Amino acid sequence: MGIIRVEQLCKSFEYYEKELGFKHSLKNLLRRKMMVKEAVRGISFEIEQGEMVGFLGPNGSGKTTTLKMLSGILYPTSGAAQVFDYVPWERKKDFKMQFSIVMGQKSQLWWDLPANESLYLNKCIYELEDKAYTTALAELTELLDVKDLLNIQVRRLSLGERMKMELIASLIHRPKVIFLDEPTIGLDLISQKRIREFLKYYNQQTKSTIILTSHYMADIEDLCKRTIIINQGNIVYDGDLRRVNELFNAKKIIKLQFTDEVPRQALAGFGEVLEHDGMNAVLEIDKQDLQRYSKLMLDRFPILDFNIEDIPVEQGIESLYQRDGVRHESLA
Ligand SMILES: Nc1ncnc2c1ncn2[C@@H]1O[C@H](COP(=O)(O)OP(=O)(O)OP(=O)(O)O)[C@@H](O)[C@H]1O
Repeated sequence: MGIIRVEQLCKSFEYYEKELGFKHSLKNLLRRKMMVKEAVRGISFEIEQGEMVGFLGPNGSGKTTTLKMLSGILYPTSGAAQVFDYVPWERKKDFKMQFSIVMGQKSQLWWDLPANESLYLNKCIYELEDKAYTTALAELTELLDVKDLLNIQVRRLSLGERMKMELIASLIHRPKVIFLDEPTIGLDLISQKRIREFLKYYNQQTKSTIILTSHYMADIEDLCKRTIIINQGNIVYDGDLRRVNELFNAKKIIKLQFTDEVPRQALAGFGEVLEHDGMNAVLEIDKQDLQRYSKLMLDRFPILDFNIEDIPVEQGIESLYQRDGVRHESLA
């Protein structure tokens, strides 16, 4: 039986529409229009102990909302979930001692204090014995190579160093289930790689169960065999990441910069022109045509710069489910 079990979980947010302007403000005082956003629409999945699962989806697809429900931060509108044998939103103390959530966009550290102080606070919150705390701290700071930074004010650390401290703060009580919501956001490529190496090692050593959301495909590719893709609050794929890769990699993005103006029509035959302003263009082309078309374009156009990139995750998912008309069932 899975360590995380989710059954038909839904979350809708109710909010009031706010229109701009004085007249509308007065109108809103008398009669407000209630809006409902269905952020998560009946998702179900199970995750086994020790699995590291990638949770992918475009902006606003419901990833953070799901992780917040699994952490007990949000109550669901309907449906069920269990982490270990606990219902997360009952917020039992034993549950809180065994899981952790890391949000790349939010800090749990005190900015004006050295990380050491925030970590000590967590020791007290989690009621850790001195020995357990010093052992975990020594191990984590060694692995993340931040021993010498513990006494520096958090606000003076680089983004990458701060994220390492955030991870230490979240793992100091050795949680068995970890939710990582964009832990590498905004980091440079080297820092992203270091965090990934750490997570891989940590997952293997501790057999912890991890759900990871990221907008960087490299994070998911490197760490997760299994990926769950969510789009508009529905799970549209749950399975082997390689299958998704095949679909994503069928197309590539070419970014072109010209020395002289090139009309849009001249580019149209090579693929879909996503952006164009005469001196710059972005094209999406089939991978099978990449070599032939790249050569043709280099011969034909006054090219100053030429870059080939993978399709960004968000765009790949959207094109899979909208433009290309791939049906959810055929993927899943
Ligand atoms: N408190 C709230 N009130 C109203 N709508 C909300 C609230 N929180 C989230 N939403 C909406 O629910 C949807 C899902 O949001 P969520 O943060 O889960 O998306 P996400 O997949 O994590 O996106 P991102 O990748 O941009 O972080 C979005 O449309 C968002 O605007």
